[in-house]
Amino acid sequence: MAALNRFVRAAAGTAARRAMSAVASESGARMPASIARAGLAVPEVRRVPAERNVQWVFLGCPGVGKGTYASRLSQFLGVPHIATGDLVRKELSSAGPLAGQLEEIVNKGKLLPDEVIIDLLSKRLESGGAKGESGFILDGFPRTIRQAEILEGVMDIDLVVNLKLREEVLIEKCLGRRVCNECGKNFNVASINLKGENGRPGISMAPLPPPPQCASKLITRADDTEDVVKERLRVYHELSEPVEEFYRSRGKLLEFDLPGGIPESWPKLLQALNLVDHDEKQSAAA
Ligand SMILES: Nc1ncnc2c1ncn2[C@@H]1O[C@H](COP(=O)(O)OP(=O)(O)O)[C@@H](O)[C@H]1O
Repeated sequence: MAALNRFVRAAAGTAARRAMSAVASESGARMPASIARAGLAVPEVRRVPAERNVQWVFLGCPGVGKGTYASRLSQFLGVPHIATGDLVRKELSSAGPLAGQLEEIVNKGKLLPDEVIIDLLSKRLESGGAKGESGFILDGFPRTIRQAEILEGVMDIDLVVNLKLREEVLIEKCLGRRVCNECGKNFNVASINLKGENGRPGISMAPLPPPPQCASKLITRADDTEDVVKERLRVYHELSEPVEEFYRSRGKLLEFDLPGGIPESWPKLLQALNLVDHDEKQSAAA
C-alpha cells in the first residue's frame, strides 16, 4: 500500500505532496491549443494555469454519461480520462486477493472503502506520470467528502463539471447500457423519449449502437440491474451529492443539464466550457 500511503501522507502536506503534484503536472506540461485559443477568460472556475494541462473532475449520478463526455473531452484536450469505475473493474478482473470481496460490494451498488479507491487512483496517476502524462479528467472520483478533501489537499482542481439528467432517464440509460468486453467502450440500446411536464422540458436520446466489430461482444454490467441501479442512485444522493456542495462553495462547480443525446449535448457542453469559438461551433456539432 505504498502508493496509498503516499497519497494519504500527501494530504497531510508531507514531501509526498510535492511528489503527487509533480505526477500531475510534470513533463510535457502545456496548455492545450484548444484552451489557449478559447482563452478561458470566462468564469473564474475555468482558469487553468498556463504552465500545465487541465485538472478537471466530472460529477454526476450513475448513467448520466460522465464516461462518455469525460472521454470525449479528454481526447479534445489531449489529457488522460481516468475513471475510477474502470480501475475498479480492471482490479476485479485481475483475480487479485481482494477481488472477490470488492466484487461483492460493487455488485450490491455500494461504494468501496476510500482507501481502496485512493490506492487504485494513486497507482494510476503514478504510472501515467512515469509515462509523461500531464493533467487529467477524473470521472467517478471524488465520491465522498473525505475523498474530496484528500484530493483538494494534494492537487489543484481547476473545474468540476456536474452533469445532470432526470432520474427516470438515468435508470433507463443504466438498464440500456452495454459494454464491449474487448475494447471496453460503452454503448446503449435504450431509446429515450420523455415528454415535458410540469414546466420540465421533454428529452429524447437515440440509442448508441456499437460498430460491427463490437456487436457480438456486448455484455451488461453486473451492477446495471434495476435494483442495483436504484441502490447506486440512493448511495449517490446520500454520499456523493454533498461533494457537489463541497465544490460549489469553492466556486469550482459548473452545473450542466444535458439537453438530450450526444449530438445536442456535446456542442453545448463545449460552449459551456468556452472551448469553442464561433467558427468551431459548427464543426463541433458534427
Ligand atoms: N470514488 C469511488 N469511491 C468508492 N467506490 C467507487 C468509486 N469509484 C468507483 N467505485 C466503485 O465502482 C463502482 C462502479 O463505478 P462507476 O463505473 O463509476 O459507476 P457509476 O456508473 O455508478 O457512476 C461503484 O458503484 C463503486 O462500487
